[in-house]
Amino acid sequence: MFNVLISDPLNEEGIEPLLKAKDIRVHIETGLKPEALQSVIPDYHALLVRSQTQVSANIINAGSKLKVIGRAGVGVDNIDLKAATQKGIMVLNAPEGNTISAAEHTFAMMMALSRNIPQAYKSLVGGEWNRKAFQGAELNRKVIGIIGLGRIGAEVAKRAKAFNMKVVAYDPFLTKERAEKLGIEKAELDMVLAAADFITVHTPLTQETKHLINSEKFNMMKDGVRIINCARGGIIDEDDLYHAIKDGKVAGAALDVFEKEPATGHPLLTLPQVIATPHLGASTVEAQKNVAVDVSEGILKVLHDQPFRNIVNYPPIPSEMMKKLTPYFGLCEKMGEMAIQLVKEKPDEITITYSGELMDLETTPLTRSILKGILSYYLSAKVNFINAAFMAKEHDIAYTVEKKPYHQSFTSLITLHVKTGNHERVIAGTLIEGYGPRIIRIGEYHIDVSPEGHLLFVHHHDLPGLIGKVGSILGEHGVNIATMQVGRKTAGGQAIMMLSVDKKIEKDVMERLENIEDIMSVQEIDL
Ligand SMILES: NC(=O)C1=CN([C@@H]2O[C@H](COP(=O)(O)OP(=O)(O)OC[C@H]3O[C@@H](n4cnc5c(N)ncnc54)[C@H](O)[C@@H]3O)[C@@H](O)[C@H]2O)C=CC1
Ligand SMILES: O=C(O)CCC(=O)C(=O)O
Repeated sequence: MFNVLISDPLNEEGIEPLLKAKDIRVHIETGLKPEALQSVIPDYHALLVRSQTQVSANIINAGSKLKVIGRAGVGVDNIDLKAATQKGIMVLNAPEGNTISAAEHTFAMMMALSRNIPQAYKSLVGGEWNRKAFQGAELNRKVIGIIGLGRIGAEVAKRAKAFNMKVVAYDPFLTKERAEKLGIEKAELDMVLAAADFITVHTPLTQETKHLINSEKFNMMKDGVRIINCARGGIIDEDDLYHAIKDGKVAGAALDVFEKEPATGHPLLTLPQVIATPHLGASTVEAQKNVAVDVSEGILKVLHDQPFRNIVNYPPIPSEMMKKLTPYFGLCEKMGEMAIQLVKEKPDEITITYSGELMDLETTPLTRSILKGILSYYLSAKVNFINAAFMAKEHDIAYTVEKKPYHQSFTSLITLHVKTGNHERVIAGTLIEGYGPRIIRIGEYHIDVSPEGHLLFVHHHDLPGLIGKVGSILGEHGVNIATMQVGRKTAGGQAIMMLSVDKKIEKDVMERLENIEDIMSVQEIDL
């Protein structure tokens, strides 16, 4: 049974997937104070929020059972992502469900701003019939500058084109092809700012976008420009915006979001040129249902160990790519586990080389699986693919990834090189059709071993009778040998044996094996 806490108001129909699941107990309690949330969170496996609940590091660290935090919406700035990543807690969002609502709200705000609708309404209900004070401006043939052309920015662009506006956009990830396809112009930020009559921002709030629009940028704009922010408070410097309006540079601003919310009593709200809504971009029946369904389904999948998408604290991998990677996960984790048992001390440096068909794939998930295999051996703290990279860094384990175009004998090959203060080990593995994961090399020795169960790795001199001695000792202690692989560099030189045995080998048996003359080392590997 999994316990899920919903701590912000969510669309009831949208959370049905959770309510209907037989092994999920849902508790809805909104408006919890931070201390109260911190004291109840240890009981929960999943936390589902909208934007009100501040999921701080304290709350995350108190969530001893917490596996996933779901955000019904796009922005995750109310969740301490770093703390969640460090603890290996997945953060999921629902980025698509409210795109149209946010784009429509942006458009509604731009139109209301250009025609002074809120101001005129206020005046009329206040008993005035003032037609002179509220002359507006058309959108037709005006230039709209869009900063951030992701999901919402692109939908705003489409609507602006329908209004016969010229669309100029800045987004470092916007390609020329995509701009052409949308029928818009791609330009650098300063050029967009200089050209636009209306400027609307649609980026996330990041270190880079914080105060992206400030007094220096206002100075680059046309006189009488109008500003819209339905993305995140803080992208526009609010003090600088206040002064730019007061100075007459900016004709008006439409704001749905503020640096500090609720923004009641904000100085910008005292200006007649400013219209505002209390963060309503996603507040439609449709959007709220969509995001609640998406995030509820995501949480169910995480709890049921099924493939899921929209993980915020993990690089996005397209599902087609994921299908190609999935068969390698087991091999990678086992390679990590094997390597750490062979070196038996903290690695200082790890080098992973992907070759053959893996060369062109996004191998981050495989690297994380290898790191997980290595780190789990020594670290009692939970290591998973969310926090594996962080954990490696925290323990001063440097890792590098290399790609090589092909390997003459295998369609794909993963080579793992682990370096410690005293040892260096290289193991290589592949997937063989019909046989699954195989370890095909340890150091300079070529072998063919399935990475599973109890393995015994013996390094010895290549002399007659040695295999028999090992077999006899194991037999005397009732240890059955399932498979055996031998490898050598030159006849009579050094050699290895890799045995897979049916049970764990006792310490005294290991000692007897180690004492055989001409055996340099014996290592047990449990996979
Ligand atoms: N007011 C509301 O209720 C809502 C607000 N939002 C907010 O709207 C914003 C956009 O959301 P989506 O379009 O879904 O996100 P998205 O991730 O699809 O698009 C964001 C775009 O911003 C671009 N970007 C990032 N840094 C940039 C920079 N320095 N300069 C220019 N472009 C940059 C990215 O390349 C990306 O294309 C987010 O902040 C989100 O939280 C989203 C939904 C509702
Ligand atoms: O949950 C909400 O209403 C806010 C939506 C939002 O800002 C987002 O999805 O980023």
